[in-house]
Amino acid sequence: MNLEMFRRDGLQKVLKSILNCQRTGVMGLARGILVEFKPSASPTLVDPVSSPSNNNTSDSKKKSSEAALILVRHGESLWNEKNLFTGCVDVPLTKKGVEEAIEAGKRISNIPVDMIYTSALIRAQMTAMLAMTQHRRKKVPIIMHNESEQARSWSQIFSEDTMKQSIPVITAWQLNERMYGELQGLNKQETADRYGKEQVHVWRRSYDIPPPNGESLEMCAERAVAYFRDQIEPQLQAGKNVMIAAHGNSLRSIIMYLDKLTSQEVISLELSTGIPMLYIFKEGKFIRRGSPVGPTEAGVYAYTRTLAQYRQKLDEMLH
Ligand SMILES: O=C(O)[C@H](O)COP(=O)(O)O
Repeated sequence: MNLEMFRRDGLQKVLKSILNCQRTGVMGLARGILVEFKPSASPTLVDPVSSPSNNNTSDSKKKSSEAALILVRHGESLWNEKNLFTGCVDVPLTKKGVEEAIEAGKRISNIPVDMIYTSALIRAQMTAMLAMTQHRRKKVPIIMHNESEQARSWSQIFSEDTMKQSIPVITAWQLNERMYGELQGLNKQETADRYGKEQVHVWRRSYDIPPPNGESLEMCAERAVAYFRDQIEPQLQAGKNVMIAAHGNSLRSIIMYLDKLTSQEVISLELSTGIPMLYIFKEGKFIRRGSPVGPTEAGVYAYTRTLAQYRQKLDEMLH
């Protein structure tokens, strides 16, 4: 097997020819340097530390009894700082937003993360990457590129060990902030002066009334919650610990689903930038274990036994 074969036949074909040569022991070589990706799914990574029961291969197939779900709104963005309606405009974090993302990482540094989902917008992706610089497990978050066959094949990783030290990051437009239509780029105060405070409050915080040519929270929920249910919840059911870095409204709609809030209750839900929230997914149910109201270590996470065991294994592994 040589580089020419890779160039000519592409990785998948070469891998298949290797896997068919089991008797020659090439299989061992294959396992050593190649990790086959299934185009539809992200690579499955199981962190031997993340689920205490996963201390041997036979256990690694067992679904763990619970999984952690971390939600975090992006840190302050440059347009948050200017008090502009942002929506789906793709602006980066401010220096303060960077600091908030790093602080968020400190708060989740002892909580297992096997997969990360972000929106397609840079402020959410920056928040996730910066937060993970603080994680004690020191795994490397890697943005998966599945937008084309070439993107997939050119971003492949050829080492199983390296894969085990990585966390797949899946970006999804469905997790984007609600599209604020003709308000995007307008100053929130000027908009209130122009259209009236009450009208702006209706556009910002009603459930089913969209801003001019924009999305209502209900419309945002239709895409964000559908994506959560179809793509993220199955990973939690498989025992994967997940972090979602997204936006004020796309996360409000997901929390409405998790906490079974009514359209009236969700109106008063506000999320601070860069404050992580923790849920435990257990037996098909979501239990909130921390609130953005109490941004202190104790206030945000009431540890479960599994999380305490994970932290203990981290302590052992790192000392
Ligand atoms: O998109 C924006 O302007 C903010 O991220 C959220 O705005 P809102 O708090 O007014 O919904």
